[in-house]
Amino acid sequence: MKIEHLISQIHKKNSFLCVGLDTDLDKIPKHLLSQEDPIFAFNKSIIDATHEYCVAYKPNIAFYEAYGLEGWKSLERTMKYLNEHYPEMFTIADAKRGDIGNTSTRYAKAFFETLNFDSITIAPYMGRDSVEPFLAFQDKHTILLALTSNQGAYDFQTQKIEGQELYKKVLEVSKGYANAENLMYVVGATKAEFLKEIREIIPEQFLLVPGVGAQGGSLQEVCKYGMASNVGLLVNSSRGILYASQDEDFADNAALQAKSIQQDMEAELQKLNGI
Ligand SMILES: O=c1ccn([C@@H]2O[C@H](COP(=O)(O)O)[C@@H](O)[C@H]2O)c(=O)[nH]1
Repeated sequence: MKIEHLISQIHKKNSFLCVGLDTDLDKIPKHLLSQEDPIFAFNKSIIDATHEYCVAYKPNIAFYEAYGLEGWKSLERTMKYLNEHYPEMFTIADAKRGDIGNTSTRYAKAFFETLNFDSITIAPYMGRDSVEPFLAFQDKHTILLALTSNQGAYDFQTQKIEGQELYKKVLEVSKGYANAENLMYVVGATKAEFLKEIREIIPEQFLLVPGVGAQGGSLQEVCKYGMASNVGLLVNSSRGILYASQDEDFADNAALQAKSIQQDMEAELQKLNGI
């Protein structure tokens, strides 16, 4: 998907919400467990209920790999369903991959071609030759982990090397990679106060921002410091939407949660547009 298409969807829907599909058989409503593919049945209901309030879906691959071959089939069915019924949706494989170039190319083929995701999250630790194979795919997007939402982010990401924090080095250095226009970055909503300085390095690049909802990050703070003239934000919520109810009314409650976030986003977009 071209970035212009994503931006036009954001303005059309007044939303930059990404719904995280972190589907956990221990948390989905019990009545779905008798279905042939309970993970897909849950995802389909969530997608049908929330699609009007969001512009992206982000399956976290761990939740599918945890169930082996059956989990992978559920992921394939979910992607096929999204591509056939909601082709306008931006899709993110939250896989956090990255390896020597030869191997990264295979990961890129798996997620961009076989599963037809629009984007994938990548750990930057192995450097340029581990990231550029993903960037070589046209109209596909590589989302580098910059400053993550968890507490452990302070172990390495905020430590200084030669006077500069590691996450800033990731931003600066990756700007020089081949096809860097295909880069986006992960910045946790729990680190909103860092976004002002991040925007000085990457003023317009899109950010995937997880950590509102269950992790306690503030949408308003993220927008205050991180919104760019092209919006430049995809804010994710997974558990806060998926498990708003664990009863038969789960999809309706997921829709209510997604709608509530979308309405807050609409108010933020009105500020951007000076309304
Ligand atoms: O820094 C990061 C990077 C990725 N994530 C992922 O996002 C979702 C968040 O789920 P919630 O239930 O809304 O907390 C999940 O898939 C994480 O693995 C992140 O949280 N922080």
